[in-house]
Amino acid sequence: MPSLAQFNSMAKPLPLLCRSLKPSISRSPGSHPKIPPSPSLLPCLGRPLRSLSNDAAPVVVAGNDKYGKKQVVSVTPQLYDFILSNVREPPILRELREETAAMRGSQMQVSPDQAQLLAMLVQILGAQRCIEVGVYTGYSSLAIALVLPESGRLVACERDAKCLEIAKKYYERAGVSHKVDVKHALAVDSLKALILNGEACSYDFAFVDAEKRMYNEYFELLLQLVRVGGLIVIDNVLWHGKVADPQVNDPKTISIRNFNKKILEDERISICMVPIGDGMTICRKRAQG
Ligand SMILES: C[S@@+](CC[C@H](N)C(=O)[O-])C[C@H]1O[C@@H](n2cnc3c(N)ncnc32)[C@H](O)[C@@H]1O
Repeated sequence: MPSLAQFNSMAKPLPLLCRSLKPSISRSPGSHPKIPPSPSLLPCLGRPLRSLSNDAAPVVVAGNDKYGKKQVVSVTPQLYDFILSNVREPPILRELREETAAMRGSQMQVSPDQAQLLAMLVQILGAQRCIEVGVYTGYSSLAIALVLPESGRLVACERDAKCLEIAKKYYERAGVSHKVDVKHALAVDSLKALILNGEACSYDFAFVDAEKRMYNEYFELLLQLVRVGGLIVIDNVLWHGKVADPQVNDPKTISIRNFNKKILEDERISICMVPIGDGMTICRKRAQG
């Protein structure tokens, strides 16, 4: 594991950094578990990037004239720690994160800054009706449920019963169980059932964080369920940076790459890709002209 100084010296030849930096972060006890600095967070915009400043400052300039000489911040371990130290994580979410940290698959959980963004979007929308696809132990769903009004409802879709037991325990402890409608089934089946139940165009917000090769199916079903002006947020759109590397062509990477291309061209939505965590794209459903 490189020290911060080593990390930054590695960071100087940025084309090399973009290809060689494997996720690795020093984790002090009690520090946040998810999303080490990823190559995906580095601005690999075409030609070489150059460091603007000294070793401690993670500011680089894109060397591609097409994008102008943009200053882009690369997320070093030090900067990521700073970002997380500026997250207001409710104690109950922290407890859930810490309980989950020892479990298999804990790296799947969204990071505290991602959860905060989801909660912020739900609040900005004034959302009443939400859907989550991929609950795991409930971190992101709890973050959403905590900010929903008392009359709000979150449909939480998950296929794994053991994970759901933990999620339900935390919904109880947080006093939000009455807002969460857990669907223990394959997510596609749960979403189709909502449509058959006449719930199309009735949801304000959806978050997608389950099987990567199913993203297109989830998206098409959710686009039916979300109202005009509602949001669909997709996680892992940068897929550890692999989407930007033409030499990586495993099925999940190809699937996410194709999905990103599809929604970029999809006139039914407005989109915004945000390099937070493993990358999230926020899609807003447009009125059909
Ligand atoms: C990345 S994790 C979700 C993490 C969660 N959003 C959080 O922040 O803690 C993905 C979850 O999706 C679930 N999953 C995968 N495929 C699914 C499917 N077809 N239907 C329902 N759940 C699925 C997995 O069991 C896993 O718990």
